[in-house]
Amino acid sequence: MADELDRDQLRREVDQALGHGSAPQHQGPEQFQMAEGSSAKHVIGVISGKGGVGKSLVTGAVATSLRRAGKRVGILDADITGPSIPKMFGMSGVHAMARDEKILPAVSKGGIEVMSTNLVLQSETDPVLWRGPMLMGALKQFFGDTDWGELDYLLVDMPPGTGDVALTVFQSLPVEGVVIVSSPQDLVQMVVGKALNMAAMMEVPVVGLVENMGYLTCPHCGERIEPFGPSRLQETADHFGIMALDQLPIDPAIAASCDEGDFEQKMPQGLVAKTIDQILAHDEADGR
Ligand SMILES: Nc1ncnc2c1ncn2[C@@H]1O[C@H](COP(=O)(O)OP(=O)(O)OP(=O)(O)O)[C@@H](O)[C@H]1O
Repeated sequence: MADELDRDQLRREVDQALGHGSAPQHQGPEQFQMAEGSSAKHVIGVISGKGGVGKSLVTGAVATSLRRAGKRVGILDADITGPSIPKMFGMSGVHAMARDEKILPAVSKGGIEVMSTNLVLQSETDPVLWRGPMLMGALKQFFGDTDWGELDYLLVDMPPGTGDVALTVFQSLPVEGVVIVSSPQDLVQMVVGKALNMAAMMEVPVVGLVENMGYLTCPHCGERIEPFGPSRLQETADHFGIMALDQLPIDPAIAASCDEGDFEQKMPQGLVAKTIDQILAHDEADGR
C-alpha cells in the first residue's frame, strides 16, 4: 500500500515537472487562430486516400474557378513535404517575404494568395526532412502567422493519406468541408473509403467526390476513351452516400500548364463546375 502511494506521489511529481500539473487530462487539440486582420469565411480541405491522384490539381482548379467568380481566395499548401501548388501557379523561385512579424503570402497573377513550404525553402528541390513537430509548426505558421487578409475561401491542399499533418489540419483548422479526389483505381479499391472515414471520424462534412483521370478524349477523332472502363464515380458516391461531383479527363495540356506555371491562365472553363456549384450553394445557403 505504501508502495502504491509512493507511486502516486511520484506520478504527481513527474506530471508537475512536465508541466502537466493540475491541467485537465483531455484538453483537446489546439485550435490555430489566424493572425490579426486576417480571416477566411470558408476553409475547405481537399483530400485523397493516397498520393498522386491529382489532389493539388483539383485544389488549384477550385481556387482558380472561385477567383474567376470574383472571390478572394487563398491556398494553404499543407502538403508540406511534397508541395506542388507554387509551381502550378508560376511561383517557382519565389520566396515569401515577412512584414511586421507576419509572413506575406505569394500572390499569383490572377490574385490567388499562396503559402507553401516551397516558398520558404532555399531551393524548391531541397528535400523537406522535418519530423512531426516541425511539420505541425509549419502548418500553424502557414495558417496563423501569414498575412492572408480577408479571404472568402481558404483552400487547404492536404497531404495525401491519413497521417499526422492531415489529422492536425482537421483538428486545428476550422475546416467546414472536404472535397475528396480519387482516381478510377481508388474507386475500385475503395481507397476513397479511407479518406471518407477520416472525415467522418473528425466530424467534417464531405462536399463530394471528384474523379480525376478517368477518361481521355482522342485528339484525332474526339472519341471519349475510358482506359479503366466506365466511370464508377456515381456508383461509389451512392455507395458512401455522398455527392458525385466532377469527372476530370487525362489532359496533356493540363499537365503541361502545371509544369509551365500557367495553369491559372489556361485552365479550361468549367473543369470543376459541379464542385464550384456545390461550394457556392453552401455559401448562398449561409446567406454570405
Ligand atoms: N487530369 C490530369 N491530366 C493530366 N495530368 C494530370 C491530371 N491530374 C494530375 N495530373 C498530373 O499528375 C501529377 C500529380 O498531380 P497532383 O500533384 O495534382 O497530384 P496529388 O494527388 O496532389 O499528388 P501528391 O499526393 O503527391 O501531392 C502532376 O504532374 C499533374 O500535373
